[in-house]
Amino acid sequence: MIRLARVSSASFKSSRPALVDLLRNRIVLASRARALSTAGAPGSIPEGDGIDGPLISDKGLQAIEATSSLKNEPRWRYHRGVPDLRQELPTYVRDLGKPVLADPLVNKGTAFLWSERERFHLRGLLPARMVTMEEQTAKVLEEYREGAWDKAARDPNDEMVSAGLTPDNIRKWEYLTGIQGQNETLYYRVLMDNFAEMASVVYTPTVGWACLNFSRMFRVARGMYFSSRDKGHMVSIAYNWPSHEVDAIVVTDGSRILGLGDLGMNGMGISIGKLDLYVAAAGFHPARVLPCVIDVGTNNPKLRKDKSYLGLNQPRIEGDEYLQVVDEFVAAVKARWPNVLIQFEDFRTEYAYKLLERYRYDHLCFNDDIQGTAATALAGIYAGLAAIGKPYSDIRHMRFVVCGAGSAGMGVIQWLCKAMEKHGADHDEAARNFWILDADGLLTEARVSSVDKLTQRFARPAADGEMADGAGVEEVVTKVRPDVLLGLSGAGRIWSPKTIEALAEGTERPLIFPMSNPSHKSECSAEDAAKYAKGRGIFASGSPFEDAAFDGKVLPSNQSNNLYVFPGLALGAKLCQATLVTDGMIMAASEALAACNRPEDLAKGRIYPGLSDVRSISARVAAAVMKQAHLEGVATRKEAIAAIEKDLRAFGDDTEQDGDARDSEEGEDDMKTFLYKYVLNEMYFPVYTPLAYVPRGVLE
Ligand SMILES: NC(=O)C1=CN([C@@H]2O[C@H](COP(=O)(O)OP(=O)(O)OC[C@H]3O[C@@H](n4cnc5c(N)ncnc54)[C@H](O)[C@@H]3O)[C@@H](O)[C@H]2O)C=CC1
Ligand SMILES: CC(=O)C(=O)O
Ligand SMILES: [Mg+2]
Repeated sequence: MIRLARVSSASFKSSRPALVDLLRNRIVLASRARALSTAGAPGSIPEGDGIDGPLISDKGLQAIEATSSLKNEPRWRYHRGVPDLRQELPTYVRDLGKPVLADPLVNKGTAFLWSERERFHLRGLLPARMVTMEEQTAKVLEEYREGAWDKAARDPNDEMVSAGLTPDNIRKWEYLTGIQGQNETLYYRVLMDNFAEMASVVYTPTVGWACLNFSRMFRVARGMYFSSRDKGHMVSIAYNWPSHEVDAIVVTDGSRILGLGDLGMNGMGISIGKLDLYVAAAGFHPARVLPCVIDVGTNNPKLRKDKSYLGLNQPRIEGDEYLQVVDEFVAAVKARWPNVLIQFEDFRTEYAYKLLERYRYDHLCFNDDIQGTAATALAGIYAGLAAIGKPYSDIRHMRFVVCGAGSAGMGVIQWLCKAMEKHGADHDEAARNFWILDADGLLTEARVSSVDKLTQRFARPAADGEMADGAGVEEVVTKVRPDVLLGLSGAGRIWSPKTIEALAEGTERPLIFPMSNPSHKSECSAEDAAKYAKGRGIFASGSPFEDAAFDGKVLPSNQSNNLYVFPGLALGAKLCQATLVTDGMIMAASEALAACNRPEDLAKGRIYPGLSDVRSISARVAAAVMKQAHLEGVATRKEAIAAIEKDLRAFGDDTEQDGDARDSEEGEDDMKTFLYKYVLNEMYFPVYTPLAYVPRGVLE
């Protein structure tokens, strides 16, 4: 261990000017940091990393003083055994920020001290926790000797592995991530061209495993890590990001990652995964998207005990203090990138709505779990209606049993109500089409005061159809005979064979939507849905399942996941530089998505379009979103407005009408609309471009 000492003024005077500068810088920084930590930013600099004094030992100082000329010093020296005087000599670093992390000869990864992070503009570019080289070494050896990840990927006690996630998926995730770290053009090209095959690796379910193991697998830092320790500094930290141009941010606080609960800082994996889809599925430029996490601690006891966890080891901060941190984050990124679009991802329900209401009327943002999921589910219901030969307007007569009253469940329910109202149902009539179950079973007026205002409207009368408050899903389905059974509970296989049988007894073509993620949190499997609904159900799950079969007939497994909406919604909003994301734009996204289906696919029970041409889906969604943004007066980018108006003159604004799935020929025509082509043309396409050397200071 190096013994740290304050530099005496005598030794200062005796050193040469360059050296004095070097040391003075450190001292200035150290005293500034001390001043900050006593001036309203408590805890922003953790103790014990040497910041209290210049990071130089007596021996080191003597060694530097003995150096005849810094100018003539070779940049790289041989550091021999311990304790060698020369070990104390600094390695010269000629960059600041990300290039320091990208230089394997100077990078220390998570072992950078806070003082170094400050000096080299690295704050925000690494997870909050500092580790020692000994800890890093132990991790390397564990992997080297035992193949730790591979072991984890085969661990029968791992919740995802035991539920069927294969080591092969994890191997593929790791391999692709390696390519991403080296060559993003190649990575996105491969992903884009093979999206249908790879979505389950870079996204759900494998991304869930990647989040669970994010700290353990951490190698190359991507994106920005803000933490509650950065209070008072976030705007400066935002300037540590190397690009002046960021179009979109996906941010999570890690509090509810998929259906896996509080994963703290490890939630960064979901921000990265979602933005991979921005690039591959919607043509955002990879250099212009920024994954972020706001680390406010974690209440997950397993993570708090995990030595490899790289987030803050503290309970989550809550209430006003929490909201101030998120406010500061939003203000910081908006200060640096005023036009940026922010996608809120996987915030737990308690804050998801609060934050959305806080920002949605002033900032270009949306909550994917509330709004993206809602738009996706409605599109599936519309397509389901079309598949059984009914018009969209029949939605107002459909009966829904929904398991899950969190941000996702309530977002979907409200949205379906909105669609019912659009088709003529009044407000109360629409609410009566829903039977909501949460962890305590059927919600009735008996416990209306214990749920939030949004949910209260849907509480059933106290003695509803002889069902008591808290009735289970099997009983509710048996008594209600719904048309649709929807799951957004994150609770796993809660729909028993009897529940599905009861559903199928009540309706000829039930819609079965177990939308929870990842796969093992799905309320039922495709196989069980096929078997117990006797092949009559239309199935759509949040994470992908293989197609099922019944009586020799293939039953498609659709994927009802917000991946169908958020890339196109964000792209549309961004291309026309909308000032806000309005409900109208989200409704336009729903309808455009529903209209992507072709009648021949609907006839087979395929109610979401195939993902092999995902860019075409995103372009259609984006075009509809842009039109709506313009009609509502929130689009501001002149070039995009000109394209929208040209399109409106040629095709009008009735893009997707009641029950009209796209038929093949009409679909082809529609695809040739000016706006659709405009959107496609604006997308980033991963190809190798010619490269030109531009010296520093030129073109900046
Ligand atoms: N397919 C998709 O595109 C999306 C799926 N989701 C999934 O939805 C799930 C829920 O997300 P949030 O609403 O944010 O979570 P949440 O934790 O806020 O809500 C879960 C809800 O389910 C209820 N619940 C728990 N156990 C239940 C049971 N046995 N029966 C009925 N209800 C039960 C809870 O009381 C709560 O109301 C997650 O698994 C998530 O992955 C979320 C967003 C998009
Ligand atoms: C898909 C998604 O956003 C979720 O499960 O949270
Ligand atoms: Mg989500």
